[in-house]
Amino acid sequence: MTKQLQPIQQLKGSIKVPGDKSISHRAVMFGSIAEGKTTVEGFLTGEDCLSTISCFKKLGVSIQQEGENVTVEGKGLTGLTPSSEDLYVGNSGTTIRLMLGILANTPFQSTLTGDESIAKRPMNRVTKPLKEMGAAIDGNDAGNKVPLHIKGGETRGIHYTSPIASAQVKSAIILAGLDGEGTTSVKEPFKSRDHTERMLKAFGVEVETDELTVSVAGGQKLKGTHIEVPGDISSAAFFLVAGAIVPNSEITLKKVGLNPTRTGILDVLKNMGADITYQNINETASEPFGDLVIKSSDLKGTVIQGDLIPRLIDEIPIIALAATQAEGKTIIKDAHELRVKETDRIETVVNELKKMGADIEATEDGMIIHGKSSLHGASVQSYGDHRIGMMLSVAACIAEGETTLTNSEAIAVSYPSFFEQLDILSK
Ligand SMILES: O=C(O)C1=C[C@@H](OP(=O)(O)O)[C@@H](O)[C@H](O)C1
Ligand SMILES: C=C(OP(=O)(O)O)C(=O)O
Repeated sequence: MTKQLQPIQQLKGSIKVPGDKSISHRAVMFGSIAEGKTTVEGFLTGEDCLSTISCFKKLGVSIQQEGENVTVEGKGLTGLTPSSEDLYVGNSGTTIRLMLGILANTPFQSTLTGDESIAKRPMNRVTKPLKEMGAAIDGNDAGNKVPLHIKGGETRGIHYTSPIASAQVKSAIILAGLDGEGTTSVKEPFKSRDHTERMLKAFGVEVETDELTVSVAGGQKLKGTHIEVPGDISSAAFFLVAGAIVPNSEITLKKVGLNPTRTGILDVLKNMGADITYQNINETASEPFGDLVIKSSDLKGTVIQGDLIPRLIDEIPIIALAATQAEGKTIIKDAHELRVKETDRIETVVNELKKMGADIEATEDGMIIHGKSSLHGASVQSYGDHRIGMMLSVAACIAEGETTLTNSEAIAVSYPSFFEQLDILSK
């Protein structure tokens, strides 16, 4: 699909961004391996989370989804049944990596596949430790790429030091450890998002966390529960930046998840001079949330690196756009992980923003941006990456002239109502 996008004078009003993608995936997965019923409210109906529902249905779980309400009839940790078809994860890295951890506990063979983007993404970060735990896994590129075949059943705990800060790696290993023999622990170089730890506790599992290490004892059971999903801060990020850079704007974003392992974008925008205020701070059973109000303001360049990176990894494309509108230089480093997301997000961000007139260059592990640049409309593409598509749509709001965005349909992966909500705010 191709979209013609026009500049926007101002953005005003209030919206509720859709449910958090990471939390929605986990609610369905943990509900599937719990005993008893799990109900989910505020579920993200984006394509990635629908892929998770479809895979767990194929594994014999009864799941009813009506819009943002989902009911899962849990089968217990060892109650999943073999699928007669391949488990197709679409575009979703979280689905395939966490599901591999769960399937390490099932004594039958499963085959996992995905779309063209998934076919390029590395899986050995998960398959290597899962093999050490006793799962039999093979696939393309010696088990690094889909299609992957996994047969599990008898896992034993490991103490794993992960070379990367990745919640997908941490979660896969912890999930595999739940039915394993002994204790399993994962240590990371920096703290990644902790939704798995928080939600497992809500399902009655004992999880120990100590700074950079998470551990679980094997042989624990999950008990079905109710999960309320807050709004996704990674989706809110597009409107936080839009509100900051489109002149005369004021946007209220309601019930946005404010888990500290995800709020790096708020720290960075504030540091750049953004005008953001918090209201109605509250908590679900396991996650904090609140309303965010953003008004347009002048921005200045900043440096983003180190332990901040995992706290805003998915927001770097939209932060790069904010940096093009900031006075001075912005440096983003230690973000090598961007090269193995839905696209190589260092290349795709730099290529497309350059076409619109940005002064931006790629580095090995990040980018350097000089602001402030006047952007102009251009013919750009998402490369099938939802976050690139949304970043370019926000860029089009401040560009002079018309922008043509191809492959805009990719946005439905995480934010099906994105253009509708942009329309509401621009009226
Ligand atoms: O665990 C999760 O839900 C996610 C973890 C992150 O990936 P990594 O674990 O690869 O850093 C993030 O980029 C992804 O969008 C969602
Ligand atoms: C990287 C992302 O997701 P995943 O790894 O689940 O495909 C994302 O949503 O930006």
